[in-house]
Amino acid sequence: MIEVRELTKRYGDKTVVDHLSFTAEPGEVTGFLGPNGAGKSTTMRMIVGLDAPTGGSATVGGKAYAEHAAPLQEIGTLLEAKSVHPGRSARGHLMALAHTHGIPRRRVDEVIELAGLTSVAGRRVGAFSLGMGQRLGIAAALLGDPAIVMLDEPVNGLDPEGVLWVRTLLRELADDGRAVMLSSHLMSETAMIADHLVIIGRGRLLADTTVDDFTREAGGGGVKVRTPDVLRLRSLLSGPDVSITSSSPGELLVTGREAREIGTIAAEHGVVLHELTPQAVSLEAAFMDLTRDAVEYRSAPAGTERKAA
Ligand SMILES: Nc1ncnc2c1ncn2[C@@H]1O[C@H](COP(=O)(O)OP(=O)(O)OP(=O)(O)O)[C@@H](O)[C@H]1O
Repeated sequence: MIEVRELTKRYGDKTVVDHLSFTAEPGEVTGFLGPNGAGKSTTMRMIVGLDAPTGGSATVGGKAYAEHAAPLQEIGTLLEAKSVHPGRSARGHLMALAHTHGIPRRRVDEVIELAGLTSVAGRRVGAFSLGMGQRLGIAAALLGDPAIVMLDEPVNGLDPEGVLWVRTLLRELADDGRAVMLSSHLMSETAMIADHLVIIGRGRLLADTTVDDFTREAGGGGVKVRTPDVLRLRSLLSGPDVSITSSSPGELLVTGREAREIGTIAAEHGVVLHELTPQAVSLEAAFMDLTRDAVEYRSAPAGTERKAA
């Protein structure tokens, strides 16, 4: 488990992490979300002792990172600023790490295979694509078979197959009982991976919730339905907690009923559906709503970046 209590970091007179408290529990994937500059990397760096907190504490498995005799076996991390010697092969890099941490050689081959790097394990890391570098970083994080895995933007630079691989891998790691934490600034991507969400803005906690609750509150279960029989479907779906609006002919936005329920009712009454789409996009909108006041950089109308007031 990762436990963060009242964690605070100041650089000069700027507070970048502000009395932040949350936990990342075993058996769960915790999505750590926030806009650019929210303080995610700084928090993660403090968790593994790379930055010293100005106040508060962070523990992994009940102790400060530095107090662990074999930290790589306790927590595996992928942080953005990783230093890999470009002249070394992927296998050479992992071997060196394993050697200095008393990890057996066969574990290196295991993580190479797990990360899908077998065919390029002998290649110089300097020639790796961004995606291959991410896979190598994840392989290194798993080297010590840690109880806790913490990854900063792990899907950055990965192609769709790579994103799916990360998603499946993190799910498996959590299902095995590990505490998994990943940072991202992409709400919809994170919602597909995580169980638990910790959302921050300007270093402060904005929400500590589950993906299910966030989704329910964000979308209210909105489902877009297209049918040639709008009037009939409307009357079949109506009910006390159901709201149905129509933005164009043949199209309804239904809240208060799930897609599965709508599909079943339509089928039972022989109503043809041309589309049945849960409105996942509202997740991103809810995230932007929540973090609006906490965005440090946003596009000005002319497209130039400026500091928000
Ligand atoms: N060493 C430092 N000195 C001064 N300010 C810093 C330092 N490191 C980070 N910051 C500032 O702290 C704030 C938080 O940065 P951090 O990298 O933790 O955010 P983040 O949420 O990880 O952002 P991103 O999604 O862009 O990676 C930023 O305003 C950044 O400029």
